[in-house]
This record gives sequence, structure tokens and C-alpha cells, in this order.
Amino acid sequence: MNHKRTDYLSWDEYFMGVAMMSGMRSKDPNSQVGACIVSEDNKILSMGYNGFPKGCSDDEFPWAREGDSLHTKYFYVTHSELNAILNYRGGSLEGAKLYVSLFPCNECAKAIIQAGIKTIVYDCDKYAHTPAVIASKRMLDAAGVRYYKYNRTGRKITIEV
Ligand SMILES: Nc1ccn([C@H]2C[C@H](O)[C@@H](COP(=O)(O)O)O2)c(=O)n1
Ligand SMILES: [Zn+2]
Repeated sequence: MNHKRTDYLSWDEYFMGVAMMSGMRSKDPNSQVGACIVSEDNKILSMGYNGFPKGCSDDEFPWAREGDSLHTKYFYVTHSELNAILNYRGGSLEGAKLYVSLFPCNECAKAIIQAGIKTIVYDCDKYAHTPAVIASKRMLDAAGVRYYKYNRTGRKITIEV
């Protein structure tokens, strides 16, 4: 039995799997988003998930979606993509690929473009109808950032930890 395995993970399964697992660190009760940034030669450079900035307690800042804007999460949460960009300490992300479980918003699109990321692979696009995502796609298109939907393979990855 000296043949190589054939059921190994594809690059897309591997990196989207890492992005999704990163999202499992999120304390957001509604949407757990994960991101994984990869070099052109398929090396993982950084990861992130949505959460409050350092020093802003998960137990004190609000997780609500509705109500007075100062009492909802939206003013305070750092998105997974921005965290992944900011977590990178190695220099340039020029030409990198971003795997993300939810399509980037307009604010993350600006950071993605300015960081030099050239490709986005996303899983869910549940906010496609919102101005934030419409504006995001407009900027990504103008800047020549390619994006495509991850093609789910249906493979179940079980890890006992
Ligand atoms: N591309 C995105 C979009 C959203 N997020 C974060 C921001 C919030 O924590 C959550 C969305 O909450 P919802 O309105 O679905 O309750 O996801 C992100 O990290 N990346
Ligand atoms: Zn965002």
C-alpha cells in the first residue's frame, strides 16, 4: 500500500475550512464569520474572526442587533476580514487571496483593496441586497479584485479535540 492518498483536502477546502474554523472563535450570537489570508503560493499568512477590539470586553459590550445604535454591536465589532488583515505582521499582502465565510462589506472592501489582496473566495452572500455589499462589489470591481463563490463539496470534516 504505497500509493498516495486521493481523498486529501483540496486547497479551497483546506483554506475555507480554516476560515470557517476561525469563525468558530467568534462570540457573536448571530453571525460567526471567519477569514483566512493566503499567499500566491498557498501559504497561510493570517486569520481572523469577528469580535470586539482588544480591551473591549465580550461581556460588557453589546451583542444586540437592534435598538439604539450605541447599544448594538455594529459600532464596536471588528469584522473578520479586517482582523485578518490587521493580524498580519509579515509585511505586504500584495497579491494575496482572502477566504471568508461571508461576503465582505464596504468597509472591509476598502481595506482589502488597499492591502493589495487580489482575490476573494467567499462562502455565504446573505447580505447581497444591502447597500454595504452592493457598494463593496462596486469598489472591488473598479479596483480589479476578483471574487468568486466557494463551491461547497459537501465533505464533512470532523475533528475530535
Ligand atoms: N463580511 C462580514 C460581515 C459581517 N461581519 C460581522 C459583523 C457582525 O459581527 C456580524 C454580522 O452580524 P449580523 O448582522 O448578521 O447579526 O458579522 C464580518 O465579520 N464580516
Ligand atoms: Zn466588513
